[in-house]
Amino acid sequence: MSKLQSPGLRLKEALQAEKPLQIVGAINAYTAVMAERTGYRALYISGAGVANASFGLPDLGITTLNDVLEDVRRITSATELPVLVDADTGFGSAFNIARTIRSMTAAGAAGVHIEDQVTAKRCGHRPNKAIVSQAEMVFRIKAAVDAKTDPNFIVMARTDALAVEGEASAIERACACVEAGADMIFAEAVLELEQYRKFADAVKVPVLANITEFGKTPLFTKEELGEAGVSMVLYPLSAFRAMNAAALQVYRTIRNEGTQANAVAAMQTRMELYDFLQYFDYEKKLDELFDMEKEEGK
Ligand SMILES: C[C@](O)(C(=O)O)[C@H](CC(=O)O)C(=O)O
Ligand SMILES: [Mg+2]
Repeated sequence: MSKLQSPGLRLKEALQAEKPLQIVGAINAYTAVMAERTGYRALYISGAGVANASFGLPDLGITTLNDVLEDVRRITSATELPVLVDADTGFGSAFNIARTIRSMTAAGAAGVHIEDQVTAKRCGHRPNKAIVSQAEMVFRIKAAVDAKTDPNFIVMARTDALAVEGEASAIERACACVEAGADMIFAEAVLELEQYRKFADAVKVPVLANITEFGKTPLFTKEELGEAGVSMVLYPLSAFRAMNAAALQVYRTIRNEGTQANAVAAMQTRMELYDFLQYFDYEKKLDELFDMEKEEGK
């Protein structure tokens, strides 16, 4: 897969190559490098992740388009993999959504998902979510699709309606979004495998299952999800949650014990870090350039 190809097309190719396609969240450029080297075919930039990790804020629609774009540029610069980006509610009305699509494309994203929550959104797995009307959601999707500058850029419609209005309404919304041009569907906070099957059969476009931890959806396996008709399995914050627990442990150890000695075993070594970053190739290049200078200076 060449980076010269459209990122949207690369995501579509990944979907062909792996069924269901596992998509992992990368909280920053370095974890994107590690995920790529581990063999994943697609990455995710989580809205919660940008808010939590980059700004120390909760996932309540506080971050802006530019906040997310900054992370998208950093991550797409560091990886060859196609990146799906969480665009929350699209960051405004029709013209703002158009700007979101154009800016995300320019930043190298393969696609975005836009959801039907109200602007003052919440995490999809928390209570008291509120959603806009189906007509308003269809309007969001139409605005997004109309703004595509790359026909392969992916507009994924996320519906949070299951928890608010129930299964029939959520499936109806998903179908209306596909009718409006959505390329894929993100069914949020699904409770049973059978519900994924119903979504997949009804929408006839690829369906994503969000297998986030400590949420409403059980930790279904990719085999179970594949059998239920799911095309993409998302692990948005798994590595981030583990990194946070590890960091906290290290901070506590150093504070309590006056040395990090007991925490070193849990750390990635300098050599492992350098290996992922191809540090030695860079160093060799620098040596070559430096030698050239010495030659020229003779
Ligand atoms: C997928 C999600 O939108 C995200 O921002 O990563 C979140 C994940 C989470 O809070 O666990 C969501 O499901 O709303
Ligand atoms: Mg989100």
